[in-house]
Order: sequence, then C-alpha cells, then structure tokens
Amino acid sequence: ASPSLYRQLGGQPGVEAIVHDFLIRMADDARLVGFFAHTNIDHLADSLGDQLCEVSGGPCHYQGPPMDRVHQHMGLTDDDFYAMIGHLNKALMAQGVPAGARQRVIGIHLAAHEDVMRLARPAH
Ligand code: HEM
Repeated sequence: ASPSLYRQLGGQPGVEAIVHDFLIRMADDARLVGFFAHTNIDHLADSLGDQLCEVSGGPCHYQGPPMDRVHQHMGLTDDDFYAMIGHLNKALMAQGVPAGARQRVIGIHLAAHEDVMRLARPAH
C-alpha cells in the first residue's frame, strides 16, 4: 500500500466515513447483523478504521488480535465473507472513492480471505 491509496480514500475523515457507511450496510443485512449481536460497535468502528488506514498506507496501527483469532468460532461461511465484501464495495462507491482505489481496497480484503476464514467456518 502506498500513501496515495490512503489519500484517495479521503484520509482519516474518508476512512471514518467509509467504515460508518459499511457498518450501516452490515446492520441492514438481516443475514449478517446477528454476528454482531454481542459486539461493541464503537470499538469495532475504531478497529476497522485503524486497519483500513494502515492497509491503505496511512499513519495508523491496528492493535487488535490477529484476524484468525478475531473470527474464530463465529461460524462464518464463504457466502458471509463475500456478502461482507459486497457491502464494503457499496460503501466505497457511496463515499465516492475512485474506481481504481476501490478495486485496490477490495483486493486487499479478498487477499485476507484465508486469514479471516481459517478458524471461522462452522463446525461440521
Ligand atoms: C476481509 C474480511 C474481514 C476483515 C478484514 C475483518 C476485520 C475485522 C476487524 C479488524 C475486527 C475488529 C477486531 C478487534 O478489534 O478486536 C473484526 C471484528 C469482527 N468481525 Fe470481521 N473482518 C472480516 C470479515 C468478517 C465477516 C465476513 C464477518 C461476518 C459477517 C465478520 C464479523 C466480525 C464480528 C462479529 C466482529 C466483532 C467481534 C467482537 O465483537 O469481538 N468479519 N473484523
């Protein structure tokens, strides 16, 4: 990631607006909102903002647990994962992020697929 991706997201105010828009879309999705029933959403917004800032080359550092631990035992399917990606994509569009920057952010998140999902899948 280069500083210019962070700039194209609108810097810190842009990152915060994208996270806010994204979380509203997640909350409006009846299939996904239940995963967040016991989540402190303000803390989540802060963590997601730090992470998006960091991976886009901004001056932040995500301090939470590793992605496999965070999502361990949630019972997430690949469909849940890609539904989340869809909401992120819509949030980036709604916030006016240029297409090239949007595709880079989506690519970064797609690349995290195995990290996020490794311990997250439903027990069988
Ligand atoms: C690329 C995909 C994903 C990334 C990068 C990601 C990132 C994160 C981050 C940074 C946190 C905050 C961790 C903390 O500060 O403790 C988090 C928490 C969480 N994520 Fe994800 N996530 C992804 C996919 C998903 C999906 C698909 C779902 C479910 C639909 C999900 C559900 C949750 C929930 C419920 C929490 C809150 C956990 C808690 O309350 O402790 N995540 N995620």
